[in-house]
Amino acid sequence: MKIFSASKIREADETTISRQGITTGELMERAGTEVFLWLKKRFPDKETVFHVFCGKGNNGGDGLVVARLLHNDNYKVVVDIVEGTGNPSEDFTANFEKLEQNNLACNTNEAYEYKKHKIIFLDAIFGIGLNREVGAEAKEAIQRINNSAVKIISIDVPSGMFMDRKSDIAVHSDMVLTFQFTKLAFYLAGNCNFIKEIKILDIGLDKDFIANEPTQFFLTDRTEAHQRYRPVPAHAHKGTQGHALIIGGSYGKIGAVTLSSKAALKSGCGLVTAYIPKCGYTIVQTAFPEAMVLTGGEEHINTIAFDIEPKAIGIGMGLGQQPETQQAVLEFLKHQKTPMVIDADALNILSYNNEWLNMLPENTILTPHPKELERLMGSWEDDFEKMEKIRAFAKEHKIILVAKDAFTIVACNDRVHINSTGNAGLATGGSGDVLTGIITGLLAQSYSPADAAIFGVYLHGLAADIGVCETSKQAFTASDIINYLGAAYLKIEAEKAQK
Ligand SMILES: NC(=O)C1=CN([C@@H]2O[C@H](COP(=O)(O)OP(=O)(O)OC[C@H]3O[C@@H](n4cnc5c(N)ncnc54)[C@H](OP(=O)(O)O)[C@@H]3O)[C@@H](O)[C@H]2O)[C@@H](O)CC1
Ligand SMILES: Nc1ncnc2c1ncn2[C@@H]1O[C@H](COP(=O)(O)OP(=O)(O)O)[C@@H](O)[C@H]1O
Ligand SMILES: [K+]
Repeated sequence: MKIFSASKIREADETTISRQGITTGELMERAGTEVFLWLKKRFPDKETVFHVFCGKGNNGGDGLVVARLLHNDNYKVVVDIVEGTGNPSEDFTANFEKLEQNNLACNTNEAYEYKKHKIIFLDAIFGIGLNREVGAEAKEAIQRINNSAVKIISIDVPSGMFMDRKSDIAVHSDMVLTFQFTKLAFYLAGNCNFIKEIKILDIGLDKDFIANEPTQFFLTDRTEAHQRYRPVPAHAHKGTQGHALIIGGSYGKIGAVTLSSKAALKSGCGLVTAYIPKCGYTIVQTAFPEAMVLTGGEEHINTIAFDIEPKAIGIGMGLGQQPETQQAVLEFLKHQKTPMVIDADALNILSYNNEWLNMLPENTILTPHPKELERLMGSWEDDFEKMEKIRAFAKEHKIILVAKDAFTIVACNDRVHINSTGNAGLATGGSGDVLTGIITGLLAQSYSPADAAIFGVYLHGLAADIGVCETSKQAFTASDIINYLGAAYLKIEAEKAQK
């Protein structure tokens, strides 16, 4: 799904208004109606009290439409217009007048019975139009909302959240009902406390505009994943499904390479060879009989040489950073032409030898976690700068950068893809090793590097989303990601069949 900036969203509005021959007020009515219908379905109990907090811009206008529709549908509605939220917009004013005509008064300070489970706070103070720091009065309203113990639903965006810079204070939403497009700011690490869940409401913006307008930001949702997924051909055999080579491991860290190798095989490739130091030989052969094993070095890898011809290579998991290993890795990378995923210690070795980055074959995939990312490209001031640096780094070195996080970012070909799957169950040792294995396995199956990275990250998160429902987040382990890969593939198959 495309992600547009606030100014592009305004353009989408204008195009829709002109092509569909409607007014801005009619578009607002449509947006408010979608919110109303969603609320009515989710909260059918007419004893539910909706307390709506409105600013005076168009986000507040949406809030007023929703308030009126709920009121006319016999819900109990309380409306507060928050001062210090700018000059009233035309459509806000029009809807404010309609509210009066419908006998719904605002700012009545009316005490209502506090029944925790029946009160919903609707946050419509600011939307995508926030253009300066929040002033005292709006801040007070935001704090009041946040200090309540009730369910908070934001219209379009959590009020106070900037779309293009760091936000200090914003509503902590349980649910954001956002219009037509998701927003980039929703996925940034610094905003993680402001949103629990996102629901995108279709408000019928112009389809041609959405299809044709370029953007550099995408959400890897179901549709994007399905487009990249490649089923196993009926006449496949192990030779056509690709051979993955996983290089890593050192004394005490053979598990990392075992996990990676298993994940590569379970992602669907035909053959897997693990290249490890000798101390891991029995471990890998026993724990993972499907793998072939090659060795170099005793307790750590000191040379990388083999006479097989893998279709893809994953390197770095549990590798260690002994001087001999560092030398072996650099020598190895110098001569590589095979599609490759570079992770963990191989990334650290590269970050001490930055000039080597330019020697990597084009579209090599790098999979740093936040600390490794910082070692590679330096630190950042905030998430927006981080995003720009990631994009510039991938472009400069002609690589694919998989910046792992709660919402992992894949930067390639000057585009940024934000993943939508995964959960905190993945915050467990070894889950990154599994990801590298999956992406290497997909590369071996002839996925393009961009598709392998984007789809691999999605698949990894999906396996975790399915898995934690059965294991809990606490008890979920990296091995469970591998165990649930099959369920993730089956889910994708089933979804595709439904369409
Ligand atoms: N396609 C769609 O998505 C559709 C979107 N729609 C809705 O429109 C929303 C965008 O509306 P918007 O442009 O009026 O801006 P909004 O978010 O209400 O806030 C800006 C207002 O607050 C003010 N203001 C700003 N910063 C401030 C501050 N720090 N402190 C105080 N005031 C501040 C600013 O006033 P000013 O700068 O003029 O003083 C302005 O009046 C969008 O999120 C969605 O809900 C639907 O109705 C239709 C379809
Ligand atoms: N809270 C979270 N939500 C979603 N994904 C997460 C979360 N925490 C971690 N992950 C994912 O788990 C993986 C962790 O990778 P990494 O830190 O390299 O682990 P390890 O080094 O232990 O293998 C990444 O793919 C990351 O995106
Ligand atoms: K809002």
